[in-house]
Parts: sequence; structure tokens; C-alpha cells
Amino acid sequence: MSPAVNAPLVLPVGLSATVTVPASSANLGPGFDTLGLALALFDDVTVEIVDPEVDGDLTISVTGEGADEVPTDDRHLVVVALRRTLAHLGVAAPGLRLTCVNRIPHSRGLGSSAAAAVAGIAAAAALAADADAPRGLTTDEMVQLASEFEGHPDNASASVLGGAVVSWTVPAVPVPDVAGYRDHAAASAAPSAPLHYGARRVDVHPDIRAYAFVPDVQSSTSVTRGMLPRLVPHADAAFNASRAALMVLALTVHPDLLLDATEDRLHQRYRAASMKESSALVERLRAAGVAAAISGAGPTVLALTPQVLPTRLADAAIEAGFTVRELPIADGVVRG
Ligand SMILES: Nc1ncnc2c1ncn2[C@@H]1O[C@H](COP(=O)(O)OP(=O)(O)O)[C@@H](O)[C@H]1O
Ligand SMILES: N[C@@H](CCOP(=O)(O)O)C(=O)O
Repeated sequence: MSPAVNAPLVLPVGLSATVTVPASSANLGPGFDTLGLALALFDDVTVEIVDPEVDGDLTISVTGEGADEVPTDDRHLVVVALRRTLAHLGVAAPGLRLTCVNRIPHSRGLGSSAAAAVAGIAAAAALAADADAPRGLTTDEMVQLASEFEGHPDNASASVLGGAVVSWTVPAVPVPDVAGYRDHAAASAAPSAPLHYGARRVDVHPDIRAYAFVPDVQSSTSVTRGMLPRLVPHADAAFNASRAALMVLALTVHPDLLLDATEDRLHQRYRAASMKESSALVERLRAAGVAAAISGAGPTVLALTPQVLPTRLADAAIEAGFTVRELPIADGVVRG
């Protein structure tokens, strides 16, 4: 019998790929759902193709962050992203064994879920390439798939491209009107409205240092996205447009402008009630002249500064219950 037309290429048992993917900090103050920064805190994921008769369809071993919390079955984010990407590439895996070494804390605003998606996508692309699959993935396609998975491109594109990123979306259907405004939130929420996602890397000024202040508490991104209003005052939107544009200058050539450039009126104030200690820390750091903002949807605080962080500020944050880490700016996902 001849093989079915378009039958998937089956990956051979014994094939394996390891990928290393960085954490990310999204928004950087004014750049809600657009700016992101890759940070040198890495998850390592190894995927091996196994014989299901011998090793089962799927085994997942997780050490480090989230080891006792993430599901070790078909719902695991890396597995979902991996399988979706293999299907996209016309490739099938008989059985899968995953080994995850997690260093990115979960639900803290450091892009752990985007990193998991990028790991799955990059591992699938690496396995398909090793098996000489007819299709591969370009970097733009990785940004597209990971952003579709995550629902916003800022974290995902930073973990793919590294450095700082400017990312954007193009709605595939006309954006509906609400009360005279174009309702982008409704358009993105509509399941029938696929988006095109784009992103480009910008190289960060070498003097800029990034510090993450990580609290013990967790905060779900989807929950705090629900705290955002559907409409905002035009003056606030205009304010953020100026600061987001300024932020690209501050990140690349004028680090002295970081304090002004990290101001925001679109999201942090609306989420502040759910992360009072983090919001207070942002205020304290900014009052001391350090450009600080909530990292992603929080509750981690990100500080960007062309100077070493003064010890008294780090000590005060530790006293308030935060772990303080300087995290170099990282390159994007790589095959290990
Ligand atoms: N490496 C991982 N493996 C499996 N699931 C993960 C991984 N990282 C994150 N997740 C899932 O994503 C959730 C956190 O996502 P989210 O609320 O978007 O926070 P974050 O800011 O860390 O991305 C975790 O509770 C977990 O279910
Ligand atoms: N732009 C998003 C970023 C979420 O980042 P995460 O690291 O908290 O998942 C948002 O602000 O919701």
C-alpha cells in the first residue's frame, strides 16, 4: 500500500534536542504588550523521541521552579507548544520524554509561560531539522507561533530574539467600534480574529544594568489582565505613546533618560491593588532616582539603571521581602 498523501514524517526514536530559553521582562513601564527585555535566567528543556511501547507516550521530569506545581501530562505548556509546532511542520513523534530544568520563577512577571512556549517551539524546530523535515521555522515564524500561544508578543519575542524587543500586532479582521472608539481588546479576544505578530530586536546600551526584585508571592497574568479597563483617557494614551517612544531612545542611546522613559499610565495603576508591596517598591526606587517598573504583569519589580544599584536600596528591598538579582541582558533561545 502506498503511503497516505501528506502523511507526517515520523521522527526516529533516539533523536533528541536541548534548548535553553531566557526569562523576559515585558512592558518596561510604558510599552504595554509591546516592549520586552530578555534576561539571563534560563530554563533548559531536553526532548527525546522514544519508543512508546517501551517508554510510554509521554514522560516529563521537572526540577527547579514549578516542579511541584506544573502538570506532568498532555497539559504541560512545553508539550502543548511542542506538539502544536510538530503538527505545523508536518512531523509526528511516536513517544516523547521531556527533561525540564526550570530556573525562571512562575507567575512572577518574568515570562515563564512564554519561555515554556518558546522552548517547545524551538525544540520542535530542532527535531524537525535533524530529521530533514521539508519545512523549518524562521525566526519570524517562531515569534508568530509563540505570540499566538501567549496571546501577546512582548515576552515571547524577547525570549526568541533576545536583547530588547519592539513587538506589534496586526489584527486580521477590522477592529469593531465601541462608543466611537476602535475596540482592540474585543478584537483580540474574539476567537475568530487571528493576529499577525511582528517583533524586532534592538540592542541595549552597554551601560544599562537590569535588576529584578522578586517577591515570594505569585500573580497570574490572566487574572491581572482582567483588572485593566477597556477604555482609557486619550491623554493617558498620548502620555504613554511619548514615553514608549522615549524608551527606545533611552534603551539604546540615552540611558540618562530611563527615569522619564519608564513612566506609565496605562496598566500599572490599575493592577496596583493586587500587588501593593511591589507598587510601593516601584515608588521608593523611582523617588531615589532609579528607573523602576512592574515587570510584565507583576509582581516582580524591574529596575534599569546605568549605575550599580546603591546597596542601601537593595538592602531595603531585601528587608521588605524581595530577592534582589542583577540579571544581565540575554540573547534569545539557543540549542544547547
Ligand atoms: N516551564 C514551565 N513548564 C510548564 N508550565 C509552565 C512553565 N512556566 C510557566 N508555566 C505555566 O504558566 C503559569 C504562569 O504563567 P503566567 O501567569 O503567565 O506567569 P509568568 O509571568 O510567569 O509567565 C504557571 O502557573 C504554569 O502553569
Ligand atoms: N504585556 C503583558 C505581559 C505579561 O508578562 P508576564 O511575564 O507577567 O506574563 C501584560 O502586562 O499583561
